[in-house]
Amino acid sequence: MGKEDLYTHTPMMQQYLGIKAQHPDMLLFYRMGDFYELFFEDAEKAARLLNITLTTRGASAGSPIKMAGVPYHSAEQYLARLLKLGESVVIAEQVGDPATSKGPVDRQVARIVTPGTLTDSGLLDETRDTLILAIAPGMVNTAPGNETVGVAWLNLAAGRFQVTQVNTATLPALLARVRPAEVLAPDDFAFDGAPCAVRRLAPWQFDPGGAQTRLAQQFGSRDLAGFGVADLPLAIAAAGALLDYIQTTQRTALPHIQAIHAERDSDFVQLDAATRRNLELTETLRGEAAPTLLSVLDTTATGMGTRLLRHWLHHPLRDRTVLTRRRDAIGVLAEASDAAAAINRLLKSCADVERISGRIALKNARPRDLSGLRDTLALLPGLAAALPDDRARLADLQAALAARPDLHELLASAIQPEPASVLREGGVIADGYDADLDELRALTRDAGAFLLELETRERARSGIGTLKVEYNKVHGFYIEVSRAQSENVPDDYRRRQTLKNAERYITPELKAFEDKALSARDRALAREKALFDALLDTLTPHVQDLLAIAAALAETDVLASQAERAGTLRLNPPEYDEEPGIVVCGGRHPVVEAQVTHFIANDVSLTRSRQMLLITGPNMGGKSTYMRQVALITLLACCGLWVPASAAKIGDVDQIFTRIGASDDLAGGRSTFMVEMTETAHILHNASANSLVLLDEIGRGTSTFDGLALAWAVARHLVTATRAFTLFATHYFELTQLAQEFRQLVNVHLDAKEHGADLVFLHAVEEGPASQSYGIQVARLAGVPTPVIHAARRHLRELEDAQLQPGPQGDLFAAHLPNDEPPPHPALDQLRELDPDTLTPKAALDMLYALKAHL
Ligand SMILES: Nc1ncnc2c1ncn2[C@@H]1O[C@H](COP(=O)(O)OP(=O)(O)OP(=O)(O)O)[C@@H](O)[C@H]1O
Repeated sequence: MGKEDLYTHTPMMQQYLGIKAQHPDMLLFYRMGDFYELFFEDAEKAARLLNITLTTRGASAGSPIKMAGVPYHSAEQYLARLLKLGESVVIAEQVGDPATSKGPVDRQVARIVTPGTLTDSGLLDETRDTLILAIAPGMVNTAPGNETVGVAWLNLAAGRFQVTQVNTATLPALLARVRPAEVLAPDDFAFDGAPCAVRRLAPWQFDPGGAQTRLAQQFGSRDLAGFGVADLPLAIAAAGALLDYIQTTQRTALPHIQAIHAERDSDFVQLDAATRRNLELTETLRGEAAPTLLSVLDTTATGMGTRLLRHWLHHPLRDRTVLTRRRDAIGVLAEASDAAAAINRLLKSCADVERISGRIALKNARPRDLSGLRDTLALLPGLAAALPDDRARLADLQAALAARPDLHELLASAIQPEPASVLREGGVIADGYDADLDELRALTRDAGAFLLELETRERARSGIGTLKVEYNKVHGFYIEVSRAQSENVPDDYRRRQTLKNAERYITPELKAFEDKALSARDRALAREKALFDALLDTLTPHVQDLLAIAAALAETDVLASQAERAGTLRLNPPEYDEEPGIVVCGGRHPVVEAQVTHFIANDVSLTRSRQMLLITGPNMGGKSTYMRQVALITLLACCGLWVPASAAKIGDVDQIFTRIGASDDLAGGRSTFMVEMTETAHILHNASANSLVLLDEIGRGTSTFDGLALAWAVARHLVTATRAFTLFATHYFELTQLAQEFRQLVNVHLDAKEHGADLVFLHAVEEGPASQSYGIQVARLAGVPTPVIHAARRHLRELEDAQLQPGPQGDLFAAHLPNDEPPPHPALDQLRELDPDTLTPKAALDMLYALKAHL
């Protein structure tokens, strides 16, 4: 809107439009009395999203103004809904005094709430971290899809700031791992996989030069040399843009953000987005919170514990030292089950110290944050004493939970035992903390006694027995006398108000008292506010210590809860092996186990000499369950957690891949088969000999022979080239013959038994290929009509007879699949025969030329 247009608006609308112009892509909540009002397009959008009434009002610039409003006192619930929908909201409050202002009351932006920068307890989900992430693209002119991008993400509530650089191809995997609530990206950068609202910023905001300075300034350091990010210029650019955005929206210092950590992919067992989803770690495929691995394992007592456990499950590690310490700590606590139970009980009374600390740093802590912190600090000595000393991880936690008597005493003396929930009304600062406040409070408290005494005195003086001294909000204090008695009031009574049957008066003495009492109340409230702010200032330098306590509380919570789970769910400590491989005895699927009456445990052995298991068996036989349980046991071991197995030995695993189930990506314009092949391609390109790969029914999305041929080629490639540890479930019996060709490929199967008309699934994994598929029996169980079943049986017999003519089942496959592997390259033969130890440098060089000549 141009300037000329602006002047045609009313002064209030000019003010509104002035603020709105600075935040064009956020909703503006514009405070008017007891409401936040939204205007124009904002009003239409809010009416649609919140289902509130859209009205029009007067006119500005010649046309009616669309508006919608939400009551000020219930604004939080509307904010929560808007943020969930990915909207950001700018809140403009009245800062001037309506009584004295000429023109519209002065208004200013008081806060900006965005999905990724929330810190309010009322708006945050206590069970998951709220993160904001920024992406800085790399140089232009690099091949599309193969560009390096810088990524930074921040947990504002905890002050944790992380960065990394990744290839654009792995960006979706990173986004699936971090799960930000809001993403910042330059407006000219296209990317996939954002699970949330994306806010577009101008590309210059990602300038690396400015970022260096801004970050160093924030951390109070000369440069960023100490943070190990020197080789990550794009990550720094992303971090700079992110910090700038936070500073703009928070409008306050960020003293708890003091460092930045570079993350390296090699620290983690990598999971791509599809694998994370397929394994239903923290969300079911339908997007529900249960039943999932997290829902089965989470008996933590605090939100901090749940959040940490969720984080661990999404960040399996490769550092065996960390894993061993976690695993062993769970062991010590499982032995001391009474201690673990006592710790869980104590933790149940703990407040969310992490988020409270963040709010102290951001100066938006509420009174009950501080009383909660005080009560939690009081519990620390008991918690530390309850922790068994293992001279390892638990000892560290014990030390980290060291009492802070200084902070506890400060809070105990400053905050009322049960403070009011909001500071506005007072009743927060404890009596005896501040002499001025005590005096002001005494003045208001003593008012009752004084008024009674005044009433008695005035009754005696005037001789009017029914005279009353009273107070109301509008008129303040007054003496009320009935109309009939009003003739007899003393001369110094001044009339304040006339009612139908009574007169109300004020006296100089009562007026003086009123001034004192009312101003005492206002002054007491102002004093409380000042004291509370000062208290936050005093606590701010301790925020880092408090965050360390919060981290220790969270980990203690997770470890103690896992000790309990170990007993209840019959979990056992995994063993970490130097040799690559996955060997599990009596493994179970923790989520399926909770849903069936009797779960059959199964072993698995994947080693260098037994690298791929080809799993056959009837539908419903348990193939998917078996494969998933192997992945979950491996993942849990890589989180340092105990596993649902009687024993498990896990070697170093760099990545877990799954290609399970069929899902259309209609929105992305890809068919079921296309999704299947894209995921397969991704696995074949990225898996290594240390990866765990689960493939379920590869090739079933296309015609039988195409599917079979593809499955055959994928299996061979995985065995010979990738050499990943692979579980390969298939209904193509022809594939079972691969075991004759490759020693390291082994057939296993699940079985079913027919009992009369019934089909009983045995769910036990046995060596060797399956003998029957029972597809038609399963269809009958599923309720397919009998005539259809009979027809299918007949047709099956015909097909089998036809196949038997030229030879056994396997020959069908061989007949249609000529071995189309290219003949070995002559350079390979030459290389095979070569003994490098006997070569002179000259001969080696000649050989290199000779080899190259073959290309
Ligand atoms: N080890 C087990 N013990 C007990 N019940 C099991 C076990 N494994 C699987 N089940 C039960 O069998 C059901 C089917 O298992 P699953 O989905 O793994 O079969 P499937 O062989 O993959 O079937 P399909 O080939 O049709 O996909 C599970 O939902 C579960 O109820």
